[in-house]
Amino acid sequence: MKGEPVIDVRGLTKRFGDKTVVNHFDLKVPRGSIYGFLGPNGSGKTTTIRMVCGLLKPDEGEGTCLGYDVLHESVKIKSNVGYMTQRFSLYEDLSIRENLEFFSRLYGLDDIRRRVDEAISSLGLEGRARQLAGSLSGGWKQRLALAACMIHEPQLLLLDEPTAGVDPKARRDFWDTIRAYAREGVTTLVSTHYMDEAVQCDRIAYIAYGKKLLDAPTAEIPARLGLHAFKIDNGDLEKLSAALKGAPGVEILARFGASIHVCGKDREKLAAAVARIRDEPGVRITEIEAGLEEAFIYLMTESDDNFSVESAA
Ligand SMILES: Nc1ncnc2c1ncn2[C@@H]1O[C@H](COP(=O)(O)OP(=O)(O)OP(=O)(O)O)[C@@H](O)[C@H]1O
Repeated sequence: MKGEPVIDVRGLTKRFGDKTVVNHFDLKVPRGSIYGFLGPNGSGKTTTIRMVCGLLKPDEGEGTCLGYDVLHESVKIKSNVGYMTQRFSLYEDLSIRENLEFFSRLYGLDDIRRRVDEAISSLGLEGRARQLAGSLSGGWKQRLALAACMIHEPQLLLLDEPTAGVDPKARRDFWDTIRAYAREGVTTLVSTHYMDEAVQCDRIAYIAYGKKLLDAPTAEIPARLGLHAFKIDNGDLEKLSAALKGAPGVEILARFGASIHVCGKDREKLAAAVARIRDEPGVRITEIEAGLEEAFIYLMTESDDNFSVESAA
């Protein structure tokens, strides 16, 4: 098993009625990596994750998760992964300790006292174990939920928008925990809409309308997208933004502190758009290399929500 991908699936396809929501999806996730899964709402991320962890049977495709066959060994997969969704809920009227004990029993574990004590101490919640889960802040609830998903010490974590609605500081704390698990060799596949989470991933797969459009090491994504970028500072940024917005070649326009970045794949058109504002008072224009932030803004804004009424029409 060592050296083999933890997830290795090919051609995964799922249809609901006459709608193909995941279309011949391939994915190889190396052991110990943190793999980001990005895509617009409704693009098929949850459906893919559910097929990988054995909760949903694919209509087509094959492969393994943790070495188990995704078509025939779903029970083994389910009991060996940690799966957490945005909607994963703790029992608010049970204490922190009682919640962890409950999930330990659900997994049929032995040595419950040791596991729960360890989980509480790794969360740093020793003095608060008797506190009701419902009284925790949103960020702490997510961290407790993650600890509950990890109580059976799985080697693979599947996280489906785990920090939706959680503030940036709490997201960072949550990610410190994910990184700590990765150092211990735990593999993570995480779907997200947040850029600050995407940049923490070793690799990113991007899906739209059920099809994988990009799969690359995170650092290589700007180059893979072939984006060009210009930075504009000084001058009246509000007026300059209005002049550049929607101009041919300007595919994204984003404010970065006291400057505007404009990006697009067609350098000539982009340069021509930028040239039109060159004579505005005080303006300074610099061609820059498109970075990860520009790349993620591009990915996250390029397609509408998938399968929305308008995009389906
Ligand atoms: N059980 C189901 N029956 C019918 N359609 C479904 C079912 N589950 C999902 N879908 C549809 O499949 C499409 C993909 O949904 P999915 O939840 O996988 O997307 P997603 O990328 O996870 O979206 P989000 O980012 O909003 O969570 C959507 O159009 C959704 O409405």
